[in-house]
Amino acid sequence: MIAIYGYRPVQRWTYRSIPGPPPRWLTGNLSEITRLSYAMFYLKYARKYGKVWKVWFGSRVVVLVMDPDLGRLVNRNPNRHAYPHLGDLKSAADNASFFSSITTARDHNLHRSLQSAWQPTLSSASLAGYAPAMNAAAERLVACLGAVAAANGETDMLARFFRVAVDVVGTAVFGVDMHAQDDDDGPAAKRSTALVTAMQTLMDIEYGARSRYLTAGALFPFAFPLLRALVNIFPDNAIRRICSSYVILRGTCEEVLGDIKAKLAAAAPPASPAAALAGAGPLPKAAKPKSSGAGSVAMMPQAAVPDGGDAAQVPTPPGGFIPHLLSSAHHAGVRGGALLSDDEVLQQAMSFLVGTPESTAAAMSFCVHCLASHSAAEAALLQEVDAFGRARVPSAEDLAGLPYLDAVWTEALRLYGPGVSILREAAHDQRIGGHFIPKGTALQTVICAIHRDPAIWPRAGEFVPERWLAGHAAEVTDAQRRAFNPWGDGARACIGRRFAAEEGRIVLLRLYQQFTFELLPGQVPLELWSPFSIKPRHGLFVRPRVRA
Ligand code: HEM
Repeated sequence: MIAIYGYRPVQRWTYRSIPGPPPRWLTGNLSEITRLSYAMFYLKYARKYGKVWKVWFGSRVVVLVMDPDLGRLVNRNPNRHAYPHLGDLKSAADNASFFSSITTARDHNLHRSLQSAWQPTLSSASLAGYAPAMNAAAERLVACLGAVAAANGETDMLARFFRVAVDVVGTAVFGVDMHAQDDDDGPAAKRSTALVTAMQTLMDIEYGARSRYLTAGALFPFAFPLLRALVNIFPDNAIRRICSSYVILRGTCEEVLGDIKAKLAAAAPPASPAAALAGAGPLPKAAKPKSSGAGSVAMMPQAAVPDGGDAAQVPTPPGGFIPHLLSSAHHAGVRGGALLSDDEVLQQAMSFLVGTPESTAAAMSFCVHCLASHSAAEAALLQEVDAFGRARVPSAEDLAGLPYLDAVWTEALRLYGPGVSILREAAHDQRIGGHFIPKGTALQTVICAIHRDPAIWPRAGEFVPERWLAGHAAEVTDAQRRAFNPWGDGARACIGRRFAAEEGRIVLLRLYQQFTFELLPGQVPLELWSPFSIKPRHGLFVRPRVRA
């Protein structure tokens, strides 16, 4: 039985028309995926098996789509496919709260309800208010780099950007100073270092599947109840580290939530919790979220996808995310339209804190890498920065007047977009690229392969920011624009895209007002790695040079 199970004859038969790298007995393609990291594995075979091919994550088949048009069919499925995850291995009670976060919610209606709760915080009106916090975090970075440059030292920009992004989430979103960039030995700095390490551990180990339990879960999904019991009795090192990191992350968010609730309780009867906390004037009454309607598990049209959330135009003041969530209600069909529970609010806060700095930091690092290795692009950017003003502090609106900076950001996202793929679960039986895909199949539109496909992009592997400049000879075509999808697509597309773009561009602008960067030996070509999102494998090591 074990021998037959390892060959998975039923699944092989079901997906027989779809090509792919030959699977090994029992482990499928898992060992090669783990060795290369999954984005690198996809890129290795991207053009060998055509537009639709399959891989075996242990006993699970995942169908990969390498074509933007076919990808749109995949992305219309409303739910994200979930791999075996720490959340799966935890007790039923913990599971319930783990899957209450916007990123992990499996129920379509719950997800839409949470999406509505997040949207105001990421609307244009709210984003404009975050620029001062982003500038402040950038100024701390400039000060740190000034000290490094004065000593002719070198530094890891990936690690620095990660800390910038943590500080931005702290001040812009939670309204607290995370002290992530403090480089003294004080208690605040120690706590922030513990938090940063915990966040990185969670992203690296959990998704890198270095725990034997997670690997076993991928090979024997039916054994989850047994694994769940074993994991608590005989945790391996990876599980121990994941759990202690989770405790630190949760503890930080619980503390923030507790402080905010105490301040709200102490405030005089507020016009709205967010306004009371931020000391702002009364906010307009929150827009009542639209009901998703009972039983609307059907596929969601792409038009309904938020692009960062302007559906509800009520601005959240800086630091107002949690107070806003505390006063947000679910859609009528979800949990009886009740207010979000404290635990749901906590899960959203944890999601924001753990999920967003990694990809934003990676995107900023890739921009620095591309500029440092392309002197013409760097010179063009410096010219734009100088015309803007070397000492001028940018607002969110100013960014619209910096097209080359935007082109650098966008082209770096094309070449090195941290989001590897768009994960979906087939909501019903369907055909993709002529292949039959049964309901429940894990599907992925592989963004990194589409973004580097020479059939779509001229000079696909080169960094050419000019292709994003309006009117330039190299300007992208409509088809190329449609193939560009670093934020995902469909109902579960990235809700923080504009937040990330604002932060990334403000920080880069502030850096290039003061510095250029020299890559240390070994940084070209950059080794990529994707335990979760794509990032430089060993960091990005540079020597900052103060501009004359
Ligand atoms: C450069 C930085 C970022 C990149 C490349 C990125 C990319 C992505 C991608 C590819 C997805 C999956 C989309 C899909 O399945 O269709 C995603 C989801 C998500 N992103 Fe981002 N993201 C970035 C930064 C951020 C930031 C700063 C935030 C927070 C404000 C954020 C919040 C989210 C959330 C909440 C989801 C899950 C959405 C859902 O399931 O409905 N992201 N992101």
